[in-house]
Amino acid sequence: MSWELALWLLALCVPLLLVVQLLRFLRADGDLTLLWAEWQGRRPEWELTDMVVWVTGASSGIGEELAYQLSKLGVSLVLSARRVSELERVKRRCLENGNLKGKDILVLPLDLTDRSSHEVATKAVLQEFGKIDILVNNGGRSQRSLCVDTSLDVYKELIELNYLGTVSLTKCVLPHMIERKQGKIVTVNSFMGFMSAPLSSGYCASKHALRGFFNGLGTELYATCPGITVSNICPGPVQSDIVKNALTEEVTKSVGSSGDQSHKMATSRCARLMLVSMANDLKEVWIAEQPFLLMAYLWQYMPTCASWITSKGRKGLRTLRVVW
Ligand SMILES: NC(=O)c1ccc[n+]([C@@H]2O[C@H](COP(=O)([O-])OP(=O)(O)OC[C@H]3O[C@@H](n4cnc5c(N)ncnc54)[C@H](O)[C@@H]3O)[C@@H](O)[C@H]2O)c1
Repeated sequence: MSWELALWLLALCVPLLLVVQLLRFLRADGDLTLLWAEWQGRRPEWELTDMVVWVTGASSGIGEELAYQLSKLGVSLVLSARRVSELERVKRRCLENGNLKGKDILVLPLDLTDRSSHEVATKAVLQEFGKIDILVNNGGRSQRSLCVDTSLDVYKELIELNYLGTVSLTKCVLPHMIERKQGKIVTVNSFMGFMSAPLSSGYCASKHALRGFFNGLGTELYATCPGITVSNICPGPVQSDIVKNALTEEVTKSVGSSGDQSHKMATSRCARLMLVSMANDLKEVWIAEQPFLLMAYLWQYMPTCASWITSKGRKGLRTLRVVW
């Protein structure tokens, strides 16, 4: 083959490859590190077996689905949330569909806002299984109300639950992980932890605070106890009860219905990508379908432009009540 022809072929291939990569990126449902880890990295089926995993908010949505997928990996599971009957239901389904026996799953009722109970709950897990390998801080609530209409109590509740409750439980588990010099602290944050949307000012504040806290903790542990990894999982819209349970103008009022969820990512896909993240100790992952993932990149690189697109008039605001 002549040099000229080789050069022509190269000139043709490079743009073609770029177009293929662009198309792959446009179809992507996770950030590039996460997708690379899914393709080439360690598999959850090899890495997570025999671990003790404590999942908060395990009674519905992402936490529930994560419990089902974990139960197929042969881990020991601790299921926490407030409603025992729902947790028992999740336990039964884990036993029906997974590889676990009854003794491998502990149902441990826990209210994240009742911080005085967190130490006792941690001791109960250690008594049952002797160790905690992974803490999945998943429990939380969202918000759908304009700032101007929202009582300060709602802001307090969101910080108490999403931020302080999570920090409190983590602080109870941390000494045990430090003693063992290993562990994974996985926190289900949100796109709202690094970008923002209307009707969610209190939720965004609580998730931004969480991200700051866990990034700070992660750097401390990296220096002093590198066997413990800290991960922020940031999903975009995912099918769950999050909108139904979201707080509105008053603490006593929630949205009450989920609305159409067809545009949101399937809960099972989100949970799978979370497992990939855990198996590969990724520090922060973004999980969402398009166009939400593109918006996340836009918020990083063109925040003014992204902010303008996110808040496009009153009609947009009403739609966003159930979009995120
Ligand atoms: N679904 C989404 O679109 C989405 C997007 C980004 C982040 N998230 C985050 O994912 C996590 C799980 O939410 P989800 O989408 O599965 O919603 P969900 O409402 O289906 O599940 C929330 C879970 O948290 C529990 N919980 C609520 N208050 C609690 C309390 N005081 N104490 C203990 N547990 C409590 C609930 O019982 C439930 O088990 C949340 O932290 C949420 O912020 C969800």
